[in-house]
Amino acid sequence: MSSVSLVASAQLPTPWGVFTMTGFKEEATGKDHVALSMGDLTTDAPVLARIHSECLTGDALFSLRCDCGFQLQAALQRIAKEERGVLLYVRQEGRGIGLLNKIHAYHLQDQGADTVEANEALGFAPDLRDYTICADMLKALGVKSLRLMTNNPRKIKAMEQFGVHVAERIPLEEGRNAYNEFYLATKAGKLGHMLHD
Ligand SMILES: Nc1nc2c(ncn2[C@@H]2O[C@H](COP(=O)(O)OP(=O)(O)OP(=O)(O)O)[C@@H](O)[C@H]2O)c(=O)[nH]1
Ligand SMILES: [Zn+2]
Repeated sequence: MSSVSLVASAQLPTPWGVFTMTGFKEEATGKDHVALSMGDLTTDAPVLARIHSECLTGDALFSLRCDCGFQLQAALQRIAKEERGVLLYVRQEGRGIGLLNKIHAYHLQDQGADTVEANEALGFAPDLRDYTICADMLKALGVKSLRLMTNNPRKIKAMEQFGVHVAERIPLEEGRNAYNEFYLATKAGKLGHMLHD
């Protein structure tokens, strides 16, 4: 059984092109998730894809603490340029701990903790995300294999584990700045992200 149900689709015009927006409901939690897609995803050619975890601060509020907003925009631009691909916008704010806990974590980081230490001080694992829903959203859209835009090896492993083949990884390094330098270094050093520098 699928962990999500496909609810509705509609057009979503953006500065880079017109996407199809498909809304999903997660059965276990009632949470809503969104896919933005372009072109025919059901053919055999691997689909350019991004699995984007919600980051209200970076995606909508222009935060420079992380790289999320920059990655979101770059991924949509790349998909639009190819006129084929899919971005999953998954409501796993703060790597699954939620917005308010992320603000608690940021407070600890303001006092010197890194992102992993802050999560642990709050009693959470460094990364609580479960990618089952992502694989099920892709399957519901008819996607069989991916060219996945990510620096996170756990996303690749999870897709393969849940039956979606990753034919290629495409690095997505965007928006490095003075405020997120330490955050990116911690991702590379403690979370295994494949980042240069
Ligand atoms: N708990 C916590 N979550 C954060 C923090 N900074 C960003 N996030 C969340 O991290 C998620 C994005 O994860 P990242 O580790 O930046 O990147 P990724 O998705 O694992 O990997 P990429 O595919 O390479 O982008 C979003 O849900 C953000 O809200 C933080 O300091 N603490
Ligand atoms: Zn972010």
